[in-house]
Amino acid sequence: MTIRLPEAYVDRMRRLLGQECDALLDAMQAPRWYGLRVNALKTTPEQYAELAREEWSLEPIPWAEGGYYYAADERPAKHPHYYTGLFYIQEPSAMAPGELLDVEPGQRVLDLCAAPGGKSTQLAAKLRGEGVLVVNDNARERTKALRKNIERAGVRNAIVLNEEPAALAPVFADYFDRILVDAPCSGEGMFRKDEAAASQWEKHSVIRCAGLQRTILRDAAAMLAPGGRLVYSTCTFAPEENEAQIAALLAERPDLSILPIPLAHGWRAGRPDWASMARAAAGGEAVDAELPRAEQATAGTARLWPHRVRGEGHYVAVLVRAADASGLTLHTEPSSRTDAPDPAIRAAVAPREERRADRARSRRGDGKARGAAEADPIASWQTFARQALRGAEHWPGRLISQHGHVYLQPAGVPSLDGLRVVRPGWYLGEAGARRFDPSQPLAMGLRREDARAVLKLQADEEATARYLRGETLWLGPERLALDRDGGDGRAQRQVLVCIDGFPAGWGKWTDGMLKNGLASGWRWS
Ligand SMILES: C[S@@+](CC[C@H](N)C(=O)[O-])C[C@H]1O[C@@H](n2cnc3c(N)ncnc32)[C@H](O)[C@@H]1O
Repeated sequence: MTIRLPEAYVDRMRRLLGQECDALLDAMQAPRWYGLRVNALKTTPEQYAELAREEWSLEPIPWAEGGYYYAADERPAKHPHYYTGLFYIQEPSAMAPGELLDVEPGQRVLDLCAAPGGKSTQLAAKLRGEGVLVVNDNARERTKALRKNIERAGVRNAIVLNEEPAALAPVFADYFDRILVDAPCSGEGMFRKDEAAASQWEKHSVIRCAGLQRTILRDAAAMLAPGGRLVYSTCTFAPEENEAQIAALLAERPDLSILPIPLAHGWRAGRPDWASMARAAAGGEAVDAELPRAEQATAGTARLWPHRVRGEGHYVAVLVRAADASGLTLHTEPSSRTDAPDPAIRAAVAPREERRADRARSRRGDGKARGAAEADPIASWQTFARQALRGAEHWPGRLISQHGHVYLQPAGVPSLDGLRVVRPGWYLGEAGARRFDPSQPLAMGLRREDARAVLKLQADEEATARYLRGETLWLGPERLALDRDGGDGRAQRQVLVCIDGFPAGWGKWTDGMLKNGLASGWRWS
């Protein structure tokens, strides 16, 4: 199938690339590349490659830790391992920005334009559950997929927000050690992956995107701590959205500088000359005397061209902020708890199934009975955790509750009061009148050994497909692994269902019957 490329785009690429443009246009009609990234929060690339040896033809992507190419006719997103969050399907070039951000455990990290969360899950894996990950997207609808991807990946230390960067900047001023701005863009690098990108190109005009990127980048820079690192990326070729953006920011912020990206794997240098051309075309002389010098510095940024790498088109720039006397600030605040509702959650955009459960309860009129339990939802969680889990009392962070829902928020987060909060932390579950209902995100964030009662399934058996479809199962006690040291019989019947050793959800097992606890939005459809 031939992809119809917009004429104005082809003309511009011819002007910029000259003879090389033919190679680009040919590549645009060639098959695209497929990639998945193994989730280091759950397994190692080596372990997964071994587990999946029979399933996929995995070949390492040279620039991404745990990144693999797979073949076009393979369908990893249909496999039970996908449902257990063992990997994320991610376009190979899109793995580059997350690698270049150089995230280390314990840091404060922001993914500012995060939905649907491909790069967020990559950054989360690099944090190894330590530190703070704030993921944000201003499109409310898109934060649903973002939240779910974060939760499926088993991320315990993330906060999901739905805000404009300008609203975040005063709350998180100078706060983050690492910031990723994977900006909304005109998408020229994705034309062969996503046909709609080519047909919508006019709509996402370069000029409109450039204006948006300018304000997003300014706000992002205001949140970067001294000594911190900011990665800017797009999946487009237009210089106005790439080198010109970086040059404008550098001219405005002398405390920022470019960290040159080593050119390997076919990556090419950024094009300062194109930034100057774009400026000249837009209005002639530099308003800011710093601008031409800043443009020259963009030679240290990188372009990934589809005719030179095994991936789609991307642009990446790495910026560092000059360190002050104290340099990078890493925060390791002690865990604490609070029973008071966090004002942050008042503004929460609760997921649909939770809102539905709240409404159903108030219709049933069990608010009164529930009120008694809700007097201390955190105590209710703690009772559950003692009975059903191992070591939960040592998890770092701050327990917070709202309307009976309990969350674990990473330590050291400023008040989120007034912000649109999708998740104020790891969602643990809901305290009801008689018991605590553990959540699906809790199951996904556990390791098998965290649970006192586990039910074991294998990816290739029929029972697994039936569990993922939400059906009731009949399985003998030989499938259970129970910890007899603690908890009463009741807690032991609440089982963590694991597929090939990796949590997939909850269930209630009684005398050979497993009542399926897989949340509705998490089933195999
Ligand atoms: C290129 S996509 C991000 C892809 C994502 N980083 C990933 O790897 O899955 C750009 C995102 O920016 C979001 N966006 C657009 N304008 C924004 C703004 N002003 N503030 C924050 N996010 C914005 C869009 O909704 C979109 O989800």
